[in-house]
Amino acid sequence: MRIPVITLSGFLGSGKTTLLLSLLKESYARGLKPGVLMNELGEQDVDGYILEEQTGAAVEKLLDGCVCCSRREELGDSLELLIQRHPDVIFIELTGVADPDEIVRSLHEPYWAARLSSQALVTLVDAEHVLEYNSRLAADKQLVRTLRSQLASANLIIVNKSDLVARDTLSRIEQLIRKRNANAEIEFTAYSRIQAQPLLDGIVPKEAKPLPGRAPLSFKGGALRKTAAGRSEARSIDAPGEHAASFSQVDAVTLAFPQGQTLPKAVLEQFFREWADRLLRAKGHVPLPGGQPVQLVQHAGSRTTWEDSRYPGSPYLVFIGTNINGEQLAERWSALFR
Ligand SMILES: Nc1nc2c(ncn2[C@@H]2O[C@H](COP(=O)(O)OP(=O)(O)OP(=O)(O)O)[C@@H](O)[C@H]2O)c(=O)[nH]1
Repeated sequence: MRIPVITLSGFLGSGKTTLLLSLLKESYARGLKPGVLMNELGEQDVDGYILEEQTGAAVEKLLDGCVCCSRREELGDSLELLIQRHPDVIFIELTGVADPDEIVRSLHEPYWAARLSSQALVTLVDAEHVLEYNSRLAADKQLVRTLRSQLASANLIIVNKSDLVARDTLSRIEQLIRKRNANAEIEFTAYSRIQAQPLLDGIVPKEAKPLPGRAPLSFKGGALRKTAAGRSEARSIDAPGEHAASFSQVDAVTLAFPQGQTLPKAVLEQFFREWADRLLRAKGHVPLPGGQPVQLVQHAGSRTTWEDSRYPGSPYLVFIGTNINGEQLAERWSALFR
């Protein structure tokens, strides 16, 4: 039996990991054994750690690049490792700047199509920033194409962070989405809270008797592309050179803390404001002064949130932005500790 795959895409900070957490919890509640492939732009595995800590799920990680372009050749190895664990369902969380259409194309190559089936491609949209991002990111033509593809290829689009915007903004976002995708189901959510039912419908634990035929997805979205890209049955995933990069001006930089150093929250938040015109996303584990608990810091769009973390490793911050001057960033970072 082929393993259903649910792919989660959407720009940086839109709520993919938040959705994945609830889908994993729902999967366990249904007695399913999920497998997770997590792709991160930075070298540090912030989201994988959160998933493992909160759900105990075994996560296959592809770090420091995008599985749709620079890390494309490793996609096959990661899928193979996941399949060997015989999961009932596989979730793939893409980076915020990945083109999900490339992944779906790979899944339809004969070798993978015999083992895996695309259950759904879900794209999340950050309601607070999506309209602004459209103009802010316009200079990065590859990224603009990627963001359009995230909308066009989805069969479920979740407009998340609806709690942060007015109703008329949601209507404008809906119009924007409909220009790119006439058929996908659109849901408006806060904290990615959707009815998991339609997504997980028809997926049963391997030990359980299979249902008589897979129940159809109950959202209306257009079917995922069914065409197989290649003819060979051999395992193949195209080399990265055959695909344009899905972005050109976005960089992820890992900033380490000097040994034993801490940072007050206010200082880090001021640092984010200083870089506001280039910063898109930051996340990491931060030691505070005065022996307070280490904090998981999340900066998405223009908001920063903090929560206690039990992260035992060396603290760091992943800084993701456009047109970053690495030397200048490193210099400003060091200055925080002088
Ligand atoms: N106010 C508000 N915050 C949210 C909502 N959904 C997620 N967040 C917060 O936004 C931040 C980013 O959420 P994630 O789920 O990590 O987003 P992501 O798409 O996985 O982020 P990347 O993987 O880094 O691209 C976290 O601090 C979340 O708690 C929402 O609906 N409303």
